[in-house]
Amino acid sequence: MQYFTLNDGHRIPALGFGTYRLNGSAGATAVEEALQNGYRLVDSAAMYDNEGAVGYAIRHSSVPRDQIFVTSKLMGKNHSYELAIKQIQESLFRMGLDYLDLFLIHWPNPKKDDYVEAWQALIDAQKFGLVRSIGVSNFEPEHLTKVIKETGVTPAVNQVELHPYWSSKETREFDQKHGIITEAWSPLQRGGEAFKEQLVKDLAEKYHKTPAQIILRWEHQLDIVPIPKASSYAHQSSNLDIFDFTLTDPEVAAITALDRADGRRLDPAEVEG
Ligand SMILES: NC(=O)C1=CN([C@@H]2O[C@H](COP(=O)(O)OP(=O)(O)OC[C@H]3O[C@@H](n4cnc5c(N)ncnc54)[C@H](OP(=O)(O)O)[C@@H]3O)[C@@H](O)[C@H]2O)C=CC1
Ligand SMILES: O=C(O)C(=O)[C@@H](O)[C@H](O)C(=O)CO
Repeated sequence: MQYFTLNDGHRIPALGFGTYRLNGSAGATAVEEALQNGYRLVDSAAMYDNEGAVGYAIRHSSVPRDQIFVTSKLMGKNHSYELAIKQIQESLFRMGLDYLDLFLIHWPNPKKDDYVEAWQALIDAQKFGLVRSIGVSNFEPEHLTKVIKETGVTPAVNQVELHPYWSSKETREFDQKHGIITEAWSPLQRGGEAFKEQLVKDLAEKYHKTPAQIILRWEHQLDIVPIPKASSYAHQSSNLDIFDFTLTDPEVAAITALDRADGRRLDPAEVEG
């Protein structure tokens, strides 16, 4: 596994495993298999109702805890300082872990406008040793600017929607300029239309790879950390196999040009999550 270094000095795996809709014992099995397959980053959230299953898989894995980068996220209803600290304690308890590697504010909920208070709680949770690194998710440049200006602490990670139809250019560039690692959620556009793009199919044929591998490699070459979810062992393992080929710069630019004005599924200005 390759790694990037975060702005707080910790390391993050260059590719992770998404767990949305992996619940209960089947979810735990999928996470255990992903760890066996070689994944070292597991992305969960209180909203997914699977912190128990994810924690179980991590605790029962033959991979040592200190080699696994575990993420969870704060729910929108818990943005007040006190509720945020309580949720982090509860997330740790459900997972059966002593610390999390990364904890994110899941959505900014800008209409409620309480994300700076939530961010202050994450800053303190890091000081208390509950979490190693702290970051945000679905934050646009205006939200990032506000938390940085009001607390002086820059998030280590911003996890956003990012795939060939929505390359999050403005946010990616802001993140890069401020030393924030961008993670891509729905990096495979949930196995949707992007797989059928002629460009993606042609590149898959050229490099003897699958459309999913071409898209994940494109994200890797943009210095993004994709976190694909896959319930099947076959998809899990092929999604990891992207480190033995390189797209040319024009090929990277051509995939980036598939971006569409209506390519985004969820707008952070509207979602209350
Ligand atoms: N911060 C946020 O707001 C959000 C975070 N996330 C995080 O990002 C993760 C990934 O995003 P997600 O929305 O799940 O979507 P993904 O883009 O990861 O796509 C997952 C879908 O693609 C299929 N798939 C996976 N690999 C392949 C492959 N090689 N070939 C064909 N199909 C494949 C999976 O099928 P199968 O399972 O059958 O293998 C599944 O249906 C989530 O699980 C979650 O952890 C997601 C959304 C929002
Ligand atoms: O999966 C997540 O992290 C979410 O934030 C959800 O909103 C999810 O992606 C979803 O699709 C809800 O429709």
